[in-house]
Amino acid sequence: MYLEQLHLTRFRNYFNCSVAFEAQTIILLGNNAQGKSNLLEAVELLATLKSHRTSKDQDLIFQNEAIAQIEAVVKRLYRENTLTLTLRQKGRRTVALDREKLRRKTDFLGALNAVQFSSLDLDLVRGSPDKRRNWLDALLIQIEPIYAYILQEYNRVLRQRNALLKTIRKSLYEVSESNQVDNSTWEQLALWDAQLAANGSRVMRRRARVLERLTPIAQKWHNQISDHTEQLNLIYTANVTWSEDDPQQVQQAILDRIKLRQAAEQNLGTTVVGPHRDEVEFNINETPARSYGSQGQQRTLVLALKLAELELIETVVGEPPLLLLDDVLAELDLQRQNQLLSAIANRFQTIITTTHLNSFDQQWLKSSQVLTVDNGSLS
Ligand SMILES: Nc1ncnc2c1ncn2[C@@H]1O[C@H](COP(=O)(O)OP(=O)(O)OP(=O)(O)O)[C@@H](O)[C@H]1O
Repeated sequence: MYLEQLHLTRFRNYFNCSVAFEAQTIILLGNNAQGKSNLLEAVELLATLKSHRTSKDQDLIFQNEAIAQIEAVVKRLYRENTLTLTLRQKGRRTVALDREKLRRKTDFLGALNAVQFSSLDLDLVRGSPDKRRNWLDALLIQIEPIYAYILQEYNRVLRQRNALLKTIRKSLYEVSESNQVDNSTWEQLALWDAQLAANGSRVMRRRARVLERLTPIAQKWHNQISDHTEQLNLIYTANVTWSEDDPQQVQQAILDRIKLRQAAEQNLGTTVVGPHRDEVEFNINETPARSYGSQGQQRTLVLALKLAELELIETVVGEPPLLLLDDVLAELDLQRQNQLLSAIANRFQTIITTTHLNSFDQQWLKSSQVLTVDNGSLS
C-alpha cells in the first residue's frame, strides 16, 4: 500500500499542512523538535487509532484549538481511500472513510497498515510486561481489526469486576460492624467471573496464535542479522495454561485459576487472573534478553521483531504495510542499518526521520523524496 497524500490540520505543531508523497522512500529531515515524529505519529494514528506517545487526544491538538484533523489518501492494490480522523478537545474522536462517517472504529482499522520502529521500541525488551502486551495487541489489531473490540470488551469487564472486588474487600476487611457480603454480591461476582473467562480466553487465544505465527519469521531474521550465532525464542507466558486452542478449555482454565486465587483477589480488591497479567518472554540462546542481552543484542532483537511484523502483516493483509522509522537508523550500527535497508529494498513504502543525511547511502538518497521539516511546515 502507498500513502499518496497527507493533510494535517491543527495537529500537534502542524497548523495546516498538506504533503504529496512521491517516492517509495521518504526522508523527513530537520532539527530536533520541528515536527518529524509528529508526522509519523499522524500516520500511526490512522493505522492503529493509537499513538505510542500519548493516550490523550488533547495532547495531539494544536495548542488550545478545538479540533484537529488527519486526512490521508491511501492507494491500495485494488482501491484508493480517503481516511479522516477528527480529534476533539471536548468530545469523542470520529473516523470517516471516503468522507463517510463510520459508526464503528473497527471498520476504519485495516484501511492503512503500518509498522513503526523508534528508539522507544528498545523498551520492548527492557521495559515492563505491559510494553510487550501492548506491542502484541497493536500487531493483532492490524491483522485482525475485530481484536480492537475484543480487547475493549475485556477491559470493560475487567474494570467492572475490579470495582466489585473493591466493594467486597471493603465489606470484608474495612466495615467493622458487619464484615458480611450478601448473596447477591457473590452472585454478581460469579457473573463477572464468567464474563472475564469468556472475554479473557478470546484475548489469550489470539495472542498465542499471533506469537506462534510471528516466532519463525522473527527467528529467521534474527538468525540472519546475528550471523547465525544466536537463537531467538519468543515465549508466550500466559497467565493460565492450556493445551489446545479450544475456547472452552481456556475459559475453564481461567475459572479454575480464579477459584485458586479467590482469597488473594478479595484481599487485594483487584483481579489477578487474566490476560492483563500475561507476559511475553524474549530469549536469546535460552537466556532472557531482558536481563542479560547487551545493548547490541537487544537492538538486533527489536530489529528482527519489526521485520517479522512487516512480513506477517504483508502475508495476512496481502499487501506490504508502510514502515515508519523514527530516528532509528542512527541508533543502528552500519551492519544492522544495511540489513534493514536491504530487507526493505523497494518492498515497503518507508518514511524515515533524521537530523542529517550523511549516514545514508548515496544511491538510496537519489531515489528518495527528501522533505525538510521546519517548525510544523514541510518543504
Ligand atoms: N499539541 C501541540 N501543539 C503545538 N505544538 C506541539 C504540540 N505537541 C507537540 N508540539 C511541538 O512539536 C514539537 C515536537 O515535534 P516532534 O516530536 O515531531 O520532534 P522531531 O522533529 O521529531 O524532533 P526530535 O528529533 O527531537 O524527535 C515541539 O516543538 C513541541 O512543542
